[in-house]
Amino acid sequence: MGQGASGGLGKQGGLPGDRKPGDGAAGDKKEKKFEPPAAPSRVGRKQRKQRGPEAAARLPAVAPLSKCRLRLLKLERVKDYLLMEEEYVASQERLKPSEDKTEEDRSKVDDLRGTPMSVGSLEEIIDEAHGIVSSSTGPEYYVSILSFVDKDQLEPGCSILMHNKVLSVVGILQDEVDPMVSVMKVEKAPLESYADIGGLDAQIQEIKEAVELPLTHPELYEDIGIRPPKGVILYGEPGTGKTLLAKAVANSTSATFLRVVGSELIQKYLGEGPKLVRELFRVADDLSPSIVFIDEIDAVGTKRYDANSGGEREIQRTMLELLNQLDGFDSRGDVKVILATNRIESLDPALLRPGRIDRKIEFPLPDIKTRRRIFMIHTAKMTLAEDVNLEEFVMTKDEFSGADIKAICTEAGLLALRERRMKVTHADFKKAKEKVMFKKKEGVPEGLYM
Ligand SMILES: Nc1ncnc2c1ncn2[C@@H]1O[C@H](COP(=O)(O)OP(=O)(O)OP(=O)(O)O)[C@@H](O)[C@H]1O
Repeated sequence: MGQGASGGLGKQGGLPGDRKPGDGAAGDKKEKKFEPPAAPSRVGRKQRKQRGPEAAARLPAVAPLSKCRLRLLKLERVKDYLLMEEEYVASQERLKPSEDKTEEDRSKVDDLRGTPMSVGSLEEIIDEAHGIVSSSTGPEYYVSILSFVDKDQLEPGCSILMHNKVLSVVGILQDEVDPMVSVMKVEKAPLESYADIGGLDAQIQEIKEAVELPLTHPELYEDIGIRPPKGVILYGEPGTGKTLLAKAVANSTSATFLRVVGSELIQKYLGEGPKLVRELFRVADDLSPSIVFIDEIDAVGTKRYDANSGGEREIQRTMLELLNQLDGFDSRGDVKVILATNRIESLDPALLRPGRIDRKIEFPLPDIKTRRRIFMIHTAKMTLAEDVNLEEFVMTKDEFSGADIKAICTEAGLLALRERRMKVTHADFKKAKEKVMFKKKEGVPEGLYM
């Protein structure tokens, strides 16, 4: 409260009624301090006038009206001030719950982000908050785009994260997490060659005819008037050289080798399987001549009688897209497909229908001759002690795959290395064989034998 707010009368003793309303404050500037009015009196102005000046002098001091007005003014200011204070406190109170609300919203957003989502592709932006997305879990959807999604990064064709329950876009998949990057391995002409393969002569011959020759000499097929196959399917026990042969073909044709694993196509990015398949064939076309190698094709192409769960439907859609792509490309082109599986009996016959992948090449476990050859290949660069007798392992009754033989040789070499020996002994091979056979019985995947 400023001093100007308080004040007394300009003329002591002047009649209170002399003043016009409102001029109290202006006229009281000289007064430094506000004097509280004296004890209330029941004697009014009329009475005092009636009794005359003497009587008025005898009456107890009555606060002049202007003083009362001043006091009222002052109190009004105090009231204003208090109201202001109150408003301020109330506004702070209002702010507090709003912070809580933000927190609540944030946790709701986190909840949304945390629940299982599918990946889709933004087809069209309708407005700031709505768009059309195609999701591989179903048809196209009209969805809302939640407010926290960065609209600047949204553009038709970009990959988005979609919340399945509320059908809303809740995030954008950045380029650096492009699903294809982690699913597809691209090798421009792999290093493996036919010389690295022990045995498998018939298989090499077949794959040369079905894949290599159409890529290197397509005119031969035209001259004879036949269409080359679109690709082949290699089947047989794990570690029997299917991937090795596929790489050797790519090497001898200097084709780009695109490798994807069937299980990764459907597991890595939920709902992305069909898109990944499309992308795979698009990249294969861009980098042609190329060989598309799909390992563990049974993960995608297993025959199914019903697809009740979302996961099964997803597999079916991926499979349908694969069939679509296989039907879509020309067998005379320079993209060839090699599928591989350990469980050909479980494959959907639709995949192996004529015009798709109708050439089957079986990979048996190596016979004695092939084992010998594989042992020779994998020990060729090792320094062996004089006592090493590989025939003992070649002739053993245990069942070995090519991958097992490779693992035995590598393990024997590691044992010698551990003891700082320059030569690998027969005992190293024996120990290595036991270890590999033990792990195989335990069901350890071949890549983890060491
Ligand atoms: N016939 C073979 N000659 C030489 N090495 C072989 C042979 N078969 C397998 N190997 C060795 O085993 C390794 C694994 O084999 P590969 O990956 O080709 O088997 P796969 O049949 O594709 O197995 P999976 O079905 O588990 O994918 C090869 O890198 C190679 O070193």
